[in-house]
Amino acid sequence: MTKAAEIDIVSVSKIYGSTTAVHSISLKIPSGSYCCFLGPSGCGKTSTLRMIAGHETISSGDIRLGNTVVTDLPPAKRGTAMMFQSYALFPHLDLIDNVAFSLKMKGVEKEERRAKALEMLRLMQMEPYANRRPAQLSGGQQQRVALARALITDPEALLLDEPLSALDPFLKIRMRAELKKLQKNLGITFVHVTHSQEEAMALADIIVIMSDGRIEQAASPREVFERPATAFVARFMGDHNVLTGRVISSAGGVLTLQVPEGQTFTVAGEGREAGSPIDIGIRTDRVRLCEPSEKTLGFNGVVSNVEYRGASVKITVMGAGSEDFTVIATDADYFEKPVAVGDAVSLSWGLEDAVLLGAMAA
Ligand SMILES: Nc1ncnc2c1ncn2[C@@H]1O[C@H](COP(=O)(O)OP(=O)(O)OP(=O)(O)O)[C@@H](O)[C@H]1O
Repeated sequence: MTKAAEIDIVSVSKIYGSTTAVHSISLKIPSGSYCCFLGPSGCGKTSTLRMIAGHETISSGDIRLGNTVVTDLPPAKRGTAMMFQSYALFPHLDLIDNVAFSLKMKGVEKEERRAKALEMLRLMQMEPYANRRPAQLSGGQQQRVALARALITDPEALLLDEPLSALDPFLKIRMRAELKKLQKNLGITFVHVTHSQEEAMALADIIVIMSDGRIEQAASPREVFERPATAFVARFMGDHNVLTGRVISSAGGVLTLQVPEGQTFTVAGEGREAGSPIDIGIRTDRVRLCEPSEKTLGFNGVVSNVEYRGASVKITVMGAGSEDFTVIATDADYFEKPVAVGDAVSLSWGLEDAVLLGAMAA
């Protein structure tokens, strides 16, 4: 079970009546990778997954799996398998019959399908429970059975719709590690839909961030974190502050911009005309608090909130047109020079800690 397929999504749209849920998206998911679709509710993640699976028709565009165009193929003929959020196990069947179900539908002999089901249950460490029914299992165990049932067809790609959402927080983290290990061991392509930034960062080789039926960015977790492509990504991932301003000048690969309240900033970038609007993202963990008199790359503001988090402290600052500019300080840095609500502070960061957001981001 080592075959893996590249998934090529070419100008795919999904239209339900008058709602366009997916707007002509294109994406290549490399074979054998772990891909997470991430985005707020209603952004089109599930519709995209269901179109890959064949559970939803494609309004326009094509999907290729390996060398095969699967656009018009039924789910069972695509080489994909889907694991549903609710696991969709049959309550009246034992685990062997649950797992063997799709082989039964294909007309595989009883002995052969039961042997294969047992093998899949063994892979998921569920063989000792083979004769139980789903209701006699914990949530994590049910999930393993659902995985065994999806994997029994030897898919080239496994599609997972919010697979961890039914689990409690502790189990979620454990099953997350198991999913990743399973994907690496099997070597097949996994496509996983989630609401959780943390889950996507922990699991994915490639994160696809969607908003309003479009792909905002598709990149490795590190690239998404270090170079968010758009203001939406920077805000949604939560590790960056977004400041909006206007370009004053551009010289030598450095843009100078002005934000509301008259303060100026610089950011690496070029090709923007004076006067054009601009968004920049500044990493929350790279902003330092300093004396208001220091000459800094940053701005002056007033502390509006301080939250202690143990290893770090979250400080919220108002200024430069932002009501909630976030600074994440290590506990050591913070307690060396604590600040309180109402204090005037000066914020500073390095040129490399600010990224240009939007279509012009290099
Ligand atoms: N069967 C349908 N009929 C009409 N509209 C639909 C249908 N399914 C989804 N939509 C709409 O399409 C859009 C995208 O839905 P989709 O389920 O793909 O989003 P999602 O990102 O997976 O959301 P969630 O995280 O809440 O599951 C939404 O506006 C939704 O209301």
